[in-house]
Amino acid sequence: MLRLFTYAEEKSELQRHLSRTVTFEPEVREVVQEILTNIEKRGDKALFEYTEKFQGFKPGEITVSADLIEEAYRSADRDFVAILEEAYNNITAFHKHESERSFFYEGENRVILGQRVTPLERVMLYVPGGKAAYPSSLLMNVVPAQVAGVQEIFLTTPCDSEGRVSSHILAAAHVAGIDTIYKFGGAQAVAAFAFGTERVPKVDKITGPGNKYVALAKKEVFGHVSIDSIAGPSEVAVIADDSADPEFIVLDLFAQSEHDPDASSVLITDSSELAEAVKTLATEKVSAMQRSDIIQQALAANGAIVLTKDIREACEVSNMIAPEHLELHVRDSWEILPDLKHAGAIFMGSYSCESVGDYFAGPNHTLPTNGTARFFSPLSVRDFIKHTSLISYSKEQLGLSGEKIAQFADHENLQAHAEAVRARLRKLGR
Ligand SMILES: NC(=O)c1ccc[n+]([C@@H]2O[C@H](COP(=O)([O-])OP(=O)(O)OC[C@H]3O[C@@H](n4cnc5c(N)ncnc54)[C@H](O)[C@@H]3O)[C@@H](O)[C@H]2O)c1
Ligand SMILES: N[C@H](CO)Cc1c[nH]c[nH+]1
Ligand SMILES: [Zn+2]
Repeated sequence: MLRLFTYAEEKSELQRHLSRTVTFEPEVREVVQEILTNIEKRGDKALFEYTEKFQGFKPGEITVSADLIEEAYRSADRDFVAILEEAYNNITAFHKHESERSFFYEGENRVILGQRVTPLERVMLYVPGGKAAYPSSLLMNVVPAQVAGVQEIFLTTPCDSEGRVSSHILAAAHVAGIDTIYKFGGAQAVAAFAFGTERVPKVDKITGPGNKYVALAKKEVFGHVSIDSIAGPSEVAVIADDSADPEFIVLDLFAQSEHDPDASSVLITDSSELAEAVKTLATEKVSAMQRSDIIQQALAANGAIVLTKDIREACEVSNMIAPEHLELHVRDSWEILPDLKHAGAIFMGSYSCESVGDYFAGPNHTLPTNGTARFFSPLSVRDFIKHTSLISYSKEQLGLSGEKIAQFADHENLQAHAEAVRARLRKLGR
């Protein structure tokens, strides 16, 4: 189930085995393209057909009402509500550190230059809900949008064939102050909010994680709307030395594999004893897991144990993968941190397991996948703001700099640009 690779001898085979592109498989591209085209052309009609096809739900009511959300919150298990509230507070506390302020400064001659920070107006937050319901992803999406000050937040998640949304999602929505939830999932939901339909508003940005259909749809609508990143099927890489506990590692690999057969979980170690122990224990334990089928499919297709000559080489392998999550189970995780260049989130030491970040610590769990941690960042408050430059020039300063500006325009052969300045210079008697 978990294949062992010796890095020095099997480097290119390992690269092939773990390769994850942002365009996914040709069949996925074809399906997503067809969905996007249809929704853009046929609006609600196509949206409702796809919702019936993929969720088994024939839309009547397309949103969950505020009353139902409140009712789900009231009847939810009180301990779970308390956990949701604590997680919401932790996530909020972390994201407040990400806030950005406008800045203005005054130069000579009363020139004021600056950058104004304003929230986006209208966003759609995607909460996955195919193979599992994700109240945690609801909190992770909503909090940064709220901290940024976004006024119109639309949230969507796939409902079941009866039109019901998981009561845990509804309870989380209430905790986060959300009072409407759309019931659409998949590429069709992304397309509907990117293009707008008769009953679904067009938004400025779509954020949130999802499976390969959702992730690819977001990539394809980029430009019609903004997106956060390619946050597709989950990934974890674990770097471990001989001090690591094999059981912790097996469960952490299972934890990400249980999300999706497309998830990827990789152990990178310089200890052949640990590699063997993890391989054996994973095989022993997997059949007892509730999501055994999904875990086995994910580990066979996208899992690996990689044996390296030392921990420095293990860091190289991790940098090559650029995983969504990276766990460090080594004697001193802070010592190797400088060698790690690309990862969505890094978990320091064997008691910082990924589940801590998935649910509770505070940093966002919506993270770049498919190697895009090389250049994308975790979902953050920065995703929900934009910057506008501000220039306030005085007559005096234009009088001093105007001829240089006009000459710059002359060198670009843009006469009107130059004349716009020279007309003002004439008025100033220069
Ligand atoms: N990267 C991150 O930050 C992050 C965070 C949380 C979850 N995740 C990932 O989110 C994903 C959740 O996936 P999910 O499937 O449970 O829920 P989902 O909501 O992402 O996708 C479900 C929808 O996918 C569409 N779909 C399924 N099969 C299809 C097919 N054959 N053709 C066309 N459309 C199809 C359907 O419309 C369905 O409603 C997992 O891959 C998980 O690993 C990622
Ligand atoms: N591991 C997921 C991100 O890849 C986030 C998550 C939500 N719930 C459990 N896990
Ligand atoms: Zn997870």
